[in-house]
Amino acid sequence: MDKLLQEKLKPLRERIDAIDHEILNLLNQRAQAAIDVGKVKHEFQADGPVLKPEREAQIIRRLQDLNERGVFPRESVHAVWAEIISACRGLERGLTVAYLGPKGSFSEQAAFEYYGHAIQKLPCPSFDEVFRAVEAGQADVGMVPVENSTEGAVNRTQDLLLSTTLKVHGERIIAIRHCLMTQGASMDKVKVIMGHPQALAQCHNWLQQHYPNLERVPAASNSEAAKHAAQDDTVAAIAGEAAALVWNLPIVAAGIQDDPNNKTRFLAIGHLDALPSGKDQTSLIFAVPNRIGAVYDLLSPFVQNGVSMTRFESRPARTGQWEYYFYVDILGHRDDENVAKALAELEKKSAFFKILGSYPLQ
Ligand SMILES: O=C(O)C(=O)C[C@]1(C(=O)O)C=C[C@@H](O)C=C1
Repeated sequence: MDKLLQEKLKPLRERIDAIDHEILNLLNQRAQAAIDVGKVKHEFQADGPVLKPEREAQIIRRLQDLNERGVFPRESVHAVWAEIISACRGLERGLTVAYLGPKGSFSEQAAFEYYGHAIQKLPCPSFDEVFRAVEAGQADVGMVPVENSTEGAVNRTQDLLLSTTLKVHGERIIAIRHCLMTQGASMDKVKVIMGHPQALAQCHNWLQQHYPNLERVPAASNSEAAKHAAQDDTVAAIAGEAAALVWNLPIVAAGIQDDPNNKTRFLAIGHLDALPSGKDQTSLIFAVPNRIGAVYDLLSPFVQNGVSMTRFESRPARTGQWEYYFYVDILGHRDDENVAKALAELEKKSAFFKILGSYPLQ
């Protein structure tokens, strides 16, 4: 039986080996082409950014379209080429990415999915530190969560986006699956459940149902909570599977978020602007004068110029006068004619106006 199986597998595996050999040869040719691109870029703009978000998005989209009827999964086209491009980009110049750590965090996962693994990692203790590291040039780019499908806006990121000089050049939306983890996979000694406040909120109903009497303690990040749990058997943590692996913690319960489709959207931030890729969106913040009908007036340029809004959120301006900042996403690139016209009109009417960036849609 085993012999027959081996006999049948042998030619198939030989075929896979030959294909892998061909893929490897092609990857080396691609890497050499990227090195040549890097040299040309350096000739024209010695300090210019190597990262070209619009080009990366176009490459992956084109391949996904070409693969419409292929058996290779669509999402894997993204995963594989994100890594190929990451490795090629790394040969041109290294890219340091700041994000909320420690290792194993969802921010790290988003950074890997967007920039690939061929990066220098800079895990930071807070969102403020991520912005600061990129602003100061300690990191080239950063990855920060901006909204969650269950909990809404990530307030600290929203506040930091308001005042930063950095721009948004990309997004990554990832499924968030929270797990409860503790030493020995036993809740017997556990006195507190730790997690990032957003994670505790996203698992609120489950925690109420299963552990209503255990104290919930906020941590700077889920991964930080997992680190505590790894050092103290009276602590259980809420974090992702990646954190369980990193801190070697057994999972007591998986997928405990109240919404099974829980997702978080991350923004890629840095000093660069993404050029139009063909399928883009623009994020902006504005404030209106405090009078009746002001918001309605402000939005009319979008309607008149046929610009679709995909997100509209308000945050108090903290002036104590019921004034708000509006965080808006629209479809299109700021260089598109209709978008440019709408934005120019909106800017004229706003008390505050800031374009965070135009960037490829995921
Ligand atoms: O086309 C470029 O500008 C490249 O540098 C090549 C490449 C790639 O590997 O395809 C690498 C990095 C850029 O972000 C975009 C694409």
